[in-house]
Amino acid sequence: MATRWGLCGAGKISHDFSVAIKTLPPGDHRIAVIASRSIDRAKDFAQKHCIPKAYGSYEELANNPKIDIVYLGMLHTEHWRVGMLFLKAGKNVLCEKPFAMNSRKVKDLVATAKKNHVFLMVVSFALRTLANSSGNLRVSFYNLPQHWVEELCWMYCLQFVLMVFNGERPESIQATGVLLDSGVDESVVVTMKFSRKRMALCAFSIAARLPNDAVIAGTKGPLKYVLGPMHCPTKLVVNDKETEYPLPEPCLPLNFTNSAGLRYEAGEVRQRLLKGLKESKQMPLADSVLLSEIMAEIRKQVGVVFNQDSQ
Ligand SMILES: NC(=O)C1=CN([C@@H]2O[C@H](COP(=O)(O)OP(=O)(O)OC[C@H]3O[C@@H](n4cnc5c(N)ncnc54)[C@H](OP(=O)(O)O)[C@@H]3O)[C@@H](O)[C@H]2O)C=CC1
Ligand SMILES: O=C1OC[C@@H](O)[C@@H](O)[C@@H]1O
Repeated sequence: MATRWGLCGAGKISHDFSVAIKTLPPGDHRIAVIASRSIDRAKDFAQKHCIPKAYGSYEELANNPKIDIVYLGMLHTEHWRVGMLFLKAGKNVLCEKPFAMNSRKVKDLVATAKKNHVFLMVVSFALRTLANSSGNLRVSFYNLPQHWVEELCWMYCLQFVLMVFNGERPESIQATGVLLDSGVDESVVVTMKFSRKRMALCAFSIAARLPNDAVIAGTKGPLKYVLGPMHCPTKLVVNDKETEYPLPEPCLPLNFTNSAGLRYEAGEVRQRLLKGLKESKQMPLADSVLLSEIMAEIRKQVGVVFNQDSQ
């Protein structure tokens, strides 16, 4: 039986997620509902994406018993509030990144999912096996180009670091940054030290035009590259050999680069739900909590404060 999805928020990423799901076998996934704060937007979205049901509120979706999983595609400032609505309603949830605006709210979501015995996962990508071919891993470099920092897109680099270091908590985190007058981080450089003399270096900037690669270097030499865009890669270079992982053609134009790759998250969710499991093996909840704690430490060191920190 197909996994029945409810999409929450009729915005750009929900559009792309809907298109990505359509690249999967129709017998495995079906989008049953789109819920928006506006019934007109929901109906427009439903018509464009051939979704049978449109709701003018998130609550209607939360009350629909015939949904297997809800995809939270709303603005990240709403992930915690709306996520709690669905988790308390007993719904399984796949949440867009970032999980929530700070660590406390991430931990709220995780605790509520466990209390209600429902599945919870944040969107991510997985390249765990890549690191194991690097010999004794020593250093990894990550950088993101401009304009993503304000959407907590640094998390892509940090998510990658946790994958490469298998969810290990760093022994130390050193962050240096410069802020805009608005308090938004303009550029941040982070070094993290892990066990066995291993290091990670990350650079994010909305001022400097950085490449968007991730590099893994081990004692056995040649660098392993995740060729940019590293947050949605389709090419890896391992031992100087480039391998491409082409994405299927989307049925509609996409808003974001390679977001047909969101199909992999949907596939991971289905596999986990079919086994009755409550979290992803590729992006475990413990990693999501650790990621939020690392981001909190970086924000503290560079002086970035969100309104949600005092709510
Ligand atoms: N994984 C990835 O590659 C990407 C992830 N993202 C993430 O997806 C999320 C949404 O981004 P994107 O689709 O670009 O944003 P959009 O502005 O296109 O859509 C956000 C949607 O959130 C809903 N919403 C709920 N509350 C509010 C509010 N107070 N103000 C504004 N919108 C609200 C609206 O849906 P409605 O009114 O219909 O209810 C709106 O359409 C973000 O968290 C972003 O980080 C974005 C791009 C790529
Ligand atoms: O998560 C994201 O992916 C990369 C960019 O598209 C950014 O705007 C978005 O939030």
